[in-house]
Amino acid sequence: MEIAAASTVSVAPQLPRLTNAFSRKLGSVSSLSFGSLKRNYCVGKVSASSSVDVITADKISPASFLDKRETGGVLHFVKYHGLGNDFILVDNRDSSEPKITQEQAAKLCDRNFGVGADGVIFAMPGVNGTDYTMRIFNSDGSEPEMCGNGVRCFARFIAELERTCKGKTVVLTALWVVQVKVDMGIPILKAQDVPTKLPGNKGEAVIQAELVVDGVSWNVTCVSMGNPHCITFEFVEVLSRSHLKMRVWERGAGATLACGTGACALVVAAVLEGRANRFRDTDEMHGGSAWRTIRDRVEARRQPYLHDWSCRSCLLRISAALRGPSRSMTCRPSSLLFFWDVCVVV
Ligand SMILES: N[C@@H](CCC[C@H](N)C(=O)O)C(=O)O
Repeated sequence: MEIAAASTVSVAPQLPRLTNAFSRKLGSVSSLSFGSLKRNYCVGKVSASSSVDVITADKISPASFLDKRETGGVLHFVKYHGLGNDFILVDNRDSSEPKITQEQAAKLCDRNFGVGADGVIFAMPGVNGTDYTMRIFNSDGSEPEMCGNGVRCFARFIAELERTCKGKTVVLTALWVVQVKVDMGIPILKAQDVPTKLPGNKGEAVIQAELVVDGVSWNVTCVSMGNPHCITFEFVEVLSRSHLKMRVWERGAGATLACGTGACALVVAAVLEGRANRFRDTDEMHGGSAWRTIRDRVEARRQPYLHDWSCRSCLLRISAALRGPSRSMTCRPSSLLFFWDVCVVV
């Protein structure tokens, strides 16, 4: 079997239009920064014994798979991941309706009967002056408002589509690696805007509030990074005031290997609860790639509930994020930044 950086899958020829379809304004792609772009091209050929031959970029055009266009009920897609939070990316720039339905997305995301992913992301035409918009369906087909790792993969995908990436070609492993940094905007704390039905207990914010579920009492802080998060430190390991580890259970996707908005929300909660410092040192912004070994990733997938990882990068701008009055996605000096490597799985 040959595996390339993109694949095709048959879909029903005529797709029903979504009734709740609307474009999500992301801010123009120019508001997304591409930090130290590094391209590692290769394509794996997997034989029956699963050995992998690496073909360098000199022998295959990295963008060639993106030249394919849908014909006759075939959907072309690319698989990207950020820290193991994986997505099926679809070039949907020629239509304001997603090329597949939410039900089809759920089938594609099935790890045994489909391609397998935490969600499907569509690169859509821009609206209201933006260059592009992104829509995403979770692996259960529901549609969230925002996705941190998804936005990073989306930015990388757009860069590939537009062929704007310039970088050195290095063959490393069966992955393309690039660091993509996104501006996550200002956290939303006002209870009704998160939204949560829990009443504000620190002004309008819900911080260390009691939440009773099935008779069990939890201590929670509610933070929105565009999508809502409920943080309880029963699921978080505070290694130091600058280093947290978390487990995540995502609405619509279950246990995932990483969650960008979740990591940012965690840091906000940790600072608000007095468990982590506000950081000012931006030098560290370029530090730290969260590489997992293949074995680690396989192990994490086997025991998804046991995995945890650091969200150190998110910690660095938290002081500014909490001080800033603006909620604009593009207000970088007072916003939270989330970055790490994004990989294209081949
Ligand atoms: N993993 C994402 C979040 C995806 C959306 C989430 N499942 C939801 O329903 O809000 C991230 O990296 O932020």
